[in-house]
Amino acid sequence: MALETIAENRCFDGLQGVYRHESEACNGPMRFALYRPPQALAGEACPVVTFLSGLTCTEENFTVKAGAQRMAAELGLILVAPDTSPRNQGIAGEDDSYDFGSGAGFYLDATQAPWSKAYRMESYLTRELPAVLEEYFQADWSRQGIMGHSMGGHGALTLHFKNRERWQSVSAFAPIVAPMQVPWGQKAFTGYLGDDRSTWEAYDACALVREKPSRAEILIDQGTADNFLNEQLRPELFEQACRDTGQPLKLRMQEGYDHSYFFIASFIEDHLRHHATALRG
Ligand SMILES: N[C@@H](CCC(=O)N[C@@H](CSC=O)C(=O)NCC(=O)O)C(=O)O
Repeated sequence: MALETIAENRCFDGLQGVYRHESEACNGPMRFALYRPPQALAGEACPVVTFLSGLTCTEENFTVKAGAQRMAAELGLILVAPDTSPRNQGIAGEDDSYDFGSGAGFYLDATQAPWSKAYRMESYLTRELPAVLEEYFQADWSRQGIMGHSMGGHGALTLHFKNRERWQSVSAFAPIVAPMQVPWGQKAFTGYLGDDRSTWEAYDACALVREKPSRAEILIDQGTADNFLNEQLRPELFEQACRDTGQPLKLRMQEGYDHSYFFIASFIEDHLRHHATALRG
């Protein structure tokens, strides 16, 4: 599969790139950002951490706002930041709302027409993107972690539970943990998966942890001044599910922090250290 380089910039003696390739799962071109630390440029097989962004984001938000590269360079971590949905599918309503359609792929495989022709982010992230990455970049693909923010936190948790051999470490900033019980998730799942709620459970972190907890300790940071905390995020539901099933969880309520990338930038170092420690070879 061909890979097109959109941009490459030197950053903390590593290289921040943005790339594009054709995606069958997403029915068109997809972009991703990838940071290679100096160790990787020198030929070392470095571990890889994927960051999944939230509603309205592209591969750019994390790359330019989180300030992750300095610590990734120090720790020798490769960072991958995919886009959050397919783009330009010509589906009616695709660009009409911030929480459904473009920029809101919810890291699942849609089963409902017309979305099912392209909105297949789970297949994209578990099959197609890994094949592209492994073809074009040197890394230690046996050591990988996943993290994300909000909708991306939901993606990181659910993809970890369903692919724990691939992504051995996991963390999240202000994740949607119980999409079946909150308006963002209910809207997305109805549109992408249909009315049969039994099909939703495969994409609900609370349901997945109750089905089979993982051995990894999950790090979650959540701001107490986050506007979405009580209606959309509800970390207490995941905390209870983890307690009930013995899932190791470090949930940190961060006083006064909101939902923004200023919050992410404030704690990204802890998250990268969490992954580096868990993935140490
Ligand atoms: N109504 C707002 C909501 C968009 C928003 O807050 N997006 C967050 C993620 S929310 C959960 O997935 C985000 O990361 N925004 C991008 C950023 O750079 O801050 C709106 O439409 O703005």
